[in-house]
Amino acid sequence: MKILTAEQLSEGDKITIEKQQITSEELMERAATLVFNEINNRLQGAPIPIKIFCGIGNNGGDGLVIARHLIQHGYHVTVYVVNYSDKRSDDFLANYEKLKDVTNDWPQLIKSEDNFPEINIGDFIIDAMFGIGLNRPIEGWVANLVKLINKSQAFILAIDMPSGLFSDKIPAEDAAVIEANFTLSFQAPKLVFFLPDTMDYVGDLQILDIGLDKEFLGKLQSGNHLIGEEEAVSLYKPRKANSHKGDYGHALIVGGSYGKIGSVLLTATAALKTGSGLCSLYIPKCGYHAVQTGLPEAMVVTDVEDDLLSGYPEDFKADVVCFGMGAGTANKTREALKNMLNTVKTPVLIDADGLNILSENKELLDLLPENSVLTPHPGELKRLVGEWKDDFHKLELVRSFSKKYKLIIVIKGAHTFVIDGNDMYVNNSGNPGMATAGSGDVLSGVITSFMGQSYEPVTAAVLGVFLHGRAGDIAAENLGYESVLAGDIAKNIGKAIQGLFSRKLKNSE
Ligand SMILES: NC(=O)C1=CN([C@@H]2O[C@H](COP(=O)(O)OP(=O)(O)OC[C@H]3O[C@@H](n4cnc5c(N)ncnc54)[C@H](OP(=O)(O)O)[C@@H]3O)[C@@H](O)[C@H]2O)[C@@H](O)CC1
Ligand SMILES: [K+]
Repeated sequence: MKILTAEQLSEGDKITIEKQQITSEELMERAATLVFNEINNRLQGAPIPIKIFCGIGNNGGDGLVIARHLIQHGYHVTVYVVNYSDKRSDDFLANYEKLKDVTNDWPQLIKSEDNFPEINIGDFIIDAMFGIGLNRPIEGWVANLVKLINKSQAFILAIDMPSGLFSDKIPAEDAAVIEANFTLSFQAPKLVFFLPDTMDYVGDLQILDIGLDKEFLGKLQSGNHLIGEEEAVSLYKPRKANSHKGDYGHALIVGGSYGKIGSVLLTATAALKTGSGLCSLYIPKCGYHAVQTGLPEAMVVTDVEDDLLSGYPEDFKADVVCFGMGAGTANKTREALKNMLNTVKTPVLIDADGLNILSENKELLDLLPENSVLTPHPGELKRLVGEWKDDFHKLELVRSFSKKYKLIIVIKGAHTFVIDGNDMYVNNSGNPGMATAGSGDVLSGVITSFMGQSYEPVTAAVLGVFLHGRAGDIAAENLGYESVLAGDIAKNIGKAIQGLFSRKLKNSE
């Protein structure tokens, strides 16, 4: 699904009105009715106090339409008009009039702090103050109203955007922004819904297809994509009946040091669970028995050193190599990475200490084969690209780094981002239970495996990140967030892939 900006959506709005020969009021009715249906499905007529805070633009207009439908269905609704300006939009005014047909309770006007209503913890708040038309921070008494709503601990549903949130920049630290429990947003997700700086404002998210013109949306230049199951299914290639292990790649996992052999074991397990035909490990001698016992399916080659890596088996034939988990950053290990990069000419994956070595020896970046995949967490990323001011700045830095070295960067986080030059893929699977030791080692194994199975590196990264998250979701359903271990994520990769396989089968029927 494309991630769009406020400008793109407003343009889509205009083109849709032209092409479908409808009025903007009809489009508003369509969008807001979808919101009403969602609320009605969940509340099922519950007699809770619903307080709708409407702005005076079209986001407020949506709020008025929602209010009309809720009142018609017998809900207990109070409507407030947050009168931050006298420039009421036409569709707001039209729906303000229509409200008269269904109630004698006129909306209460809020013009200053004096008009603030009481908000109780059991209220259901609908935030329809500002949507994609926000063009400056919320100030004065309106900011105080936003803060009052946030403090109330009432359930807050935001319409289209939490009020105060811009679609293309990060609000200041003390800015007034609605902290929604749930956001129902129109047509396309906005990037701020997924950034660490702003995702907490959004709460749970659902995108409503309001039927904007498909041709316009299809042609829109947006390199930003949200990756959910549908997208992952389209990337996944099921196995052929007539195939053998040689068709699914030989992955070589290079890493580990004394006390950190578990990391490579997790990576190799994940690679095999993702379908690698063969998997070998190149590790220091101290890990030999642990790996041979822990993962009998894998083959092991050891370094001359006991406790760390110092070299690379230059004549080893592998389809893909990944380097770094548990490796440490000793001088000898830096030489090992250098040897590997001087030997391997196809895309590799670098993780963990491999990334730390690269940060300290930037000249090695030039040796990385084009389209290699780096999988930093935020700390590792900072060491690679430098400090950033906010998340948009971070994405800019990573984009230019990706272009400069022709690399694919996987920024790990609550929503993992895959950046390949101008293209950006935001993952939508996973859960907080996956914030656990070794989770990244498993991810490296999944992506490496797909790279070895002849997926394009960027596809391997995008699909790998999605499946890793899905496997974590399946693990969390069974175990609870706190008890998910990295090994549980690896164990559930099969079920996650099965899910894609079944969906693909269903799509083809
Ligand atoms: N596009 C679509 O597909 C569809 C969109 N729909 C809905 O329309 C919504 C967008 O509506 P909108 O354009 O009227 O803007 P909205 O967010 O209501 O803001 C109102 C006005 O507030 C003003 N203003 C801005 N910042 C301010 C501030 N800090 N403090 C004070 N004032 C401020 C600014 O006017 P200004 O004062 O700058 O002239 C602005 O115009 C969208 O989110 C969705 O809910 C659906 O109905 C149908 C399909
Ligand atoms: K809103």
